[in-house]
Amino acid sequence: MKLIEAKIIFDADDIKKTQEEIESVFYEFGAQGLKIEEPLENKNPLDYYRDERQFLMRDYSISSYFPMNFYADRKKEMYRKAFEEKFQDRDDVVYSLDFYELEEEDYQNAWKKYLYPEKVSRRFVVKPTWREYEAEKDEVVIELDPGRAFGTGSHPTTSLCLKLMEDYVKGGESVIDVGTGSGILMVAADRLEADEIWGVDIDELAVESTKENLELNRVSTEKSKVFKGNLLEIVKEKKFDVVVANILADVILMLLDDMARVIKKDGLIILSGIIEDKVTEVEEKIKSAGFEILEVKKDKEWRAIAARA
Ligand SMILES: C[S@@+](CC[C@H](N)C(=O)[O-])C[C@H]1O[C@@H](n2cnc3c(N)ncnc32)[C@H](O)[C@@H]1O
Repeated sequence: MKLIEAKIIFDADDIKKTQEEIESVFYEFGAQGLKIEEPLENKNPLDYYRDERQFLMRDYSISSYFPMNFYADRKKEMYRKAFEEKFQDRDDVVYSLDFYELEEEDYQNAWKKYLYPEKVSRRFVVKPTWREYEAEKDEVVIELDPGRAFGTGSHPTTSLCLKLMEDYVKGGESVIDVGTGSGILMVAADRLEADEIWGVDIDELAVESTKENLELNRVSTEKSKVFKGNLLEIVKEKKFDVVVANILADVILMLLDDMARVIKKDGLIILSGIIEDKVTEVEEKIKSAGFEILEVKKDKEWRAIAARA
């Protein structure tokens, strides 16, 4: 199969900030394994001989990859629109977005080599399907075939969610995962003995990937359901004991009132994907939506919050 590389080449007044903004857009659409290239700051002529390509590079670039399939054109359009909305009225950023076709083999072999089972929380170990792993007592293994939708467990936003779920999900709950990506948090909910597990995602690829990963991890189809769409479209009357959502802060801010609508009395929300600059705004919104904050967990620049209805 072929893959498409979506490559943004950019220049900006504040490179670091723009880099983060571009990463956020890719990340919001479920991208993982971004390739970031930066020109050398101080060009030592010796570097020319070490790496000619890097030495000659003048621009910053960030690439993300997705499969070339039925949805590829839609995905390209989504990226074009998202970057246009982000940067069209800005004088401090210039960018170009291009798409390149690659053979998946080249890409697969390049990144598969570096993926190993990884212990991402106190109990959860995420294991790529092609590796062997013998679980220690008390460890819970989640098997994934990464590369299609976001959620391998190694991203801080996912591992923060898994850590909070491990601490707060006791078993027997109904859980909804908003922005399920690879379905990793749904599998985790199953391993924590939740009784009923729903997942929603606006991306068709994520829904497909979740279904595959639920099957791979033998999560019963009687207790799990996955839907394409957002919370408002999918959940009309039903209420849940737990809502988990690892999505960007701006999306969380939009969804919080809806979360309050679908949560049972004394239910729990676990929110991740919140960049540190946005945490105060999200905390305020959590409180005004009627929740009490129980805990804020940190990993690098990311924050995750557990709150009670
Ligand atoms: C960062 S990924 C999280 C994946 C996985 N839950 C994890 O924790 O690793 C965010 C996911 O949210 C989805 N998403 C973004 N906005 C959404 C919305 N309004 N409603 C539902 N899903 C959304 C994206 O398609 C993407 O798959």
